Amino acid sequence: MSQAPVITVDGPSGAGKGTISHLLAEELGWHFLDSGALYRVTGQACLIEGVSWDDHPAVTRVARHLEVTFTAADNGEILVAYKGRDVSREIRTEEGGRGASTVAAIPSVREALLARQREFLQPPGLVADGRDMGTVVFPHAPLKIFLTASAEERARRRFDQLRAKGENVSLPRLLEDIEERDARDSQREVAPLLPAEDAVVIDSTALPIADVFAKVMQEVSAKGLK
Ligand SMILES: Nc1ncnc2c1ncn2[C@@H]1O[C@H](COP(=O)(O)OP(=O)(O)OP(=O)(O)O)[C@@H](O)[C@H]1O
Ligand SMILES: Nc1ccn([C@@H]2O[C@H](COP(=O)(O)O)[C@@H](O)[C@H]2O)c(=O)n1
Repeated sequence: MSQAPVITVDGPSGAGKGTISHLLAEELGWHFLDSGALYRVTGQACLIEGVSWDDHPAVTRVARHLEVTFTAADNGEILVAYKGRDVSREIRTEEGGRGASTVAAIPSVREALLARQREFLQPPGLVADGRDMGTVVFPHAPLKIFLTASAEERARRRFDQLRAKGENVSLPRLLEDIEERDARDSQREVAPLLPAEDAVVIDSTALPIADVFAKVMQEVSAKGLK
């Protein structure tokens, strides 16, 4: 594995991992891994290929041969394509999240995506966003952040985010989805959602993004990573 440093940012859905990881990667000039996108594309690829999320051997084959590309658009958004087809919008829906957490509970799918995630670790460094970045994928990371917030606050954030995109969503339904996904992610047998023993836990329920980022940067400085 590369000697480049990695900072892991794990936590439940809507805790602000993507937001903080992007800011951090930009501040440090490091690469960024959105590991959730790999699980989301796997779920979406199954829909495209007509593979049921319950057919574990077939889902594993899809994950092993996943033809996925990430391209930065002019507006800074990351475009995600499966076999050259833009799936950026579909993978970000609540159904995309459900598919991702369903296929992510299959141990052989996680195994199939492990090496691919580690390939993102290149100089000068990597910020890795996910659920098991600090526990499984990069257990030797010098800094591990576990970002959390109450389920109600996370559902509210998701509600505002989806409404801003023009989607017609219901807050109680989003809360139900988030609680279901938390339960599935935390109770699965392999790589359950848990803070690593040496993770710094930050509860962002009552903290604005700027304050969360400032706390993370304090940890980065304390570890001599900047
Ligand atoms: N501390 C915060 N206070 C208020 N809103 C926040 C905070 N952090 C993130 N948000 C907002 O919450 C929404 C979800 O954030 P984000 O996508 O970063 O979460 P996530 O943990 O990466 O979720 P997922 O794992 O589902 O991708 C975004 O609209 C983001 O702007
Ligand atoms: N390291 C990871 C990352 C994600 N997952 C699963 O994918 C779902 C979607 O992830 P997002 O970060 O894009 O919301 C998530 O609910 C997990 O089930 C994972 O298992 N491991």
